[in-house]
Amino acid sequence: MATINFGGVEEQVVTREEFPLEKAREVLANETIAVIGYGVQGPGQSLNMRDNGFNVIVGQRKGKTYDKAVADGWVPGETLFEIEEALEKGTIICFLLSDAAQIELWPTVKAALKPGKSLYFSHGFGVTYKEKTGIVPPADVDVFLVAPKGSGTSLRRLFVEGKGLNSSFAIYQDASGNARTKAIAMGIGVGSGYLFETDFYKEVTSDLTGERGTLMGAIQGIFAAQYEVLRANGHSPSEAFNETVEELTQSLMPLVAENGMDWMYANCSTTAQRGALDWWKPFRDATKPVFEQLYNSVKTQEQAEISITRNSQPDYREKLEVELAELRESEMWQAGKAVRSLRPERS
Ligand SMILES: NC(=O)C1=CN([C@@H]2O[C@H](COP(=O)(O)OP(=O)(O)OC[C@H]3O[C@@H](n4cnc5c(N)ncnc54)[C@H](O)[C@@H]3O)[C@@H](O)[C@H]2O)C=CC1
Ligand SMILES: CC(=O)[C@](C)(O)C(=O)O
Ligand SMILES: [Mg+2]
Ligand SMILES: [Mg+2]
Repeated sequence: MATINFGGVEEQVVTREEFPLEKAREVLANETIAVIGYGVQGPGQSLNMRDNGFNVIVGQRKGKTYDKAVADGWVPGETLFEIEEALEKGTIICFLLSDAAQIELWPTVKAALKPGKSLYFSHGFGVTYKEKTGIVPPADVDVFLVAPKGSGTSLRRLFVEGKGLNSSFAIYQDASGNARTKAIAMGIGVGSGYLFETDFYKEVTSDLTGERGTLMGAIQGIFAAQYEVLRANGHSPSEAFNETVEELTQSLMPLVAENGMDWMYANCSTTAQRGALDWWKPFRDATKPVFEQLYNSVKTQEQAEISITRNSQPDYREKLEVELAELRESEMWQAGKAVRSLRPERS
């Protein structure tokens, strides 16, 4: 573990320098890693591990995603199986179905968890909300998680570019005495940048907050609010979209990613800096009560309940698609589509 000072707080993290890929390969040399589910995290993690030289198989029910796995080079009967068969062959079971689907498949997974096997998650959800999910692992298996802090799509793209996403890891149950080393080796194997340690409860609580908050929910809400105000005051869609989204994603966020908020500010006009410095606190104060409400709703398990009930309905995919289409077809994102088509690199 390396001790790193995060803004005045010292934390222990695992880096690729101290836990190199060769070490991860050694730790997992005798394991068959079965990735169950080939949705978003499944492809990212399994392909990265395969390219990193691990012994990986995929378990996926037949259908469109199974065909995608074949197209990605997984070979039926050799490295690609029906879920039950992959569960049988795997020694580390990566449970990468959607959190709601994990409930339905749990009895099958549990039956395959022979003593000595490991159960791997990428979210603390199933185990933390065990009263709702029924996911209670047998005592004689290791249970741990590695949660990449980003989409499986980015996990794969960054890996291909020689970069990586950071991940958290956590141990829920250490039956073998070696769970921690295995978890870290998996974290390195899936292509993480650095790994920070957490527990299942903290992982799911922060993750549900983040995705409902600044990462996905709040950001769309703030975009929509500003766009609507600009449009109501006679600005064109082109102007409103550029001043709300395009400039942020194309110009300013890359600067924040590179060197922090003050660096982005420093690369803007003094006029902009004056305004931004005056306005960020009112925005913080206006939204903080909503974030507190959100955190509380996660803590009371209301968010877990909603997620399970809504995503367990047989027609949940169709219903999600209707809501996604509503976003896609809104004027703001239709304007965005036109703006994207005009990016110079695309013409
Ligand atoms: N999407 C992401 O990038 C991230 C996901 N995670 C976590 O990783 C885990 C996997 O999430 P995703 O990749 O988003 O999952 P997903 O929603 O893409 O679904 C994964 C797979 O589940 C299969 N599936 C769905 N219902 C099924 C059922 N009843 N029986 C059998 N298979 C079924 C689908 O065919 C699909 O291959 C979750 O715990 C999630 O919270 C963590 C970090 C980011
Ligand atoms: C991509 C990610 O880490 C999220 C937003 O938490 C998720 O997809 O659940
Ligand atoms: Mg999440
Ligand atoms: Mg997340």
